[in-house]
Amino acid sequence: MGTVHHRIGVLTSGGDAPGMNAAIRAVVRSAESMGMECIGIRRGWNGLINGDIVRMDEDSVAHIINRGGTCLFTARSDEFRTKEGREKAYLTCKLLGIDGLVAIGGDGTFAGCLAFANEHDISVIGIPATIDNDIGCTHYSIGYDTAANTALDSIDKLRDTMQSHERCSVVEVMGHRAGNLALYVGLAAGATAVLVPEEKWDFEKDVAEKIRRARLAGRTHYMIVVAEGATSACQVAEKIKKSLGLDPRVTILGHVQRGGNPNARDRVTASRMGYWAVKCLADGKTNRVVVHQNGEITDVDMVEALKTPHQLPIGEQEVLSALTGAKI
Ligand SMILES: Nc1ncnc2c1ncn2[C@@H]1O[C@H](COP(=O)(O)OP(=O)(O)O)[C@@H](O)[C@H]1O
Ligand SMILES: O=P(O)(O)OC[C@H]1O[C@](O)(COP(=O)(O)O)[C@@H](O)[C@@H]1O
Ligand SMILES: [Mg+2]
Repeated sequence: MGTVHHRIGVLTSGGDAPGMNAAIRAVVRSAESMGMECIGIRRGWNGLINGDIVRMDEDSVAHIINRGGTCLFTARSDEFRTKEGREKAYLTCKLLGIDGLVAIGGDGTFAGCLAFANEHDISVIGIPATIDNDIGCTHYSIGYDTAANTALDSIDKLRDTMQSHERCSVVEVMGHRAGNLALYVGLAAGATAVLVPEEKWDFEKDVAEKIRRARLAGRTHYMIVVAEGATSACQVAEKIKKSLGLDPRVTILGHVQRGGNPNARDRVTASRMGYWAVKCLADGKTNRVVVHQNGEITDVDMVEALKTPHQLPIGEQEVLSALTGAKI
């Protein structure tokens, strides 16, 4: 049996994602129900370094389950990457009597957890939240479904006007290193072609020929979905213009994809993961990441979790390539 925790901290770090508030709420309320006090740490790891904290209780997390963003703010902290920064952060924990932490964020946030727990006497549990859904150890990260639906809603609107004008649209969705969102949204939108950062692509084969096939099959409007890390949407549009003589319009969806009220899936996943994270601490566990695997919430070793490579879902890829490359 590990440490019995009386006071734990909760923070959000890295890019925000819809559902982070629901996860904070679940952590705070689960902690109370398990006899622990929960302190909110604001502005990610910087908050731990600077003692930027807020006391939280059942009431302070009322009316946030439905809200996008994070009430604790989020940040990226270069100082926490240094041993000195983490020493300062530990002094805050000592001062406040915090001996367990729940960190809500992506793989970078978990790497921060590990570095901290390897150097100091503190238990750490990670909750995956990123609209990129690029954390290898979990099938699902909080925020993905809401972001995908936000992007899809915009693409549907674009399709209306592209259809009226018989145009080609090149739309850029988020994902600097991961194409999961682009692939998923592209499949749902019935895209003509999708470009992702994980795979080499060839303009002729992966864009031009797909537009030609769509035209030959009777289509007069085309939707090209590009993940931001794959290439620049403007460059793709330029090439389409030069090579096919079309006059494409470019739309960069950007940070709107990270905002908005979390949908039911994200609220429920966040609530389940928040509860599970506190249960891990109550059970004396440390260095664990809460994950969603085959429909179940469980936890895995953080070192192993960080070693698990991120992969594009093969099934979605296969279907997309069948549907966009179909013979006319
Ligand atoms: N190897 C590391 N050691 C210590 N802290 C880290 C490490 N990697 C990331 N972090 C901390 O975690 C923060 C969030 O990581 P980042 O990669 O920006 O976002 P995400 O958690 O969404 O992947 C970083 O700004 C940094 O403070
Ligand atoms: O907030 P910033 O710095 O503009 O970051 C943009 C990046 O954050 C994301 O939205 C999420 O990435 P992380 O989860 O790794 O933070 C990416 O899709 C995007 O490329
Ligand atoms: Mg990341």
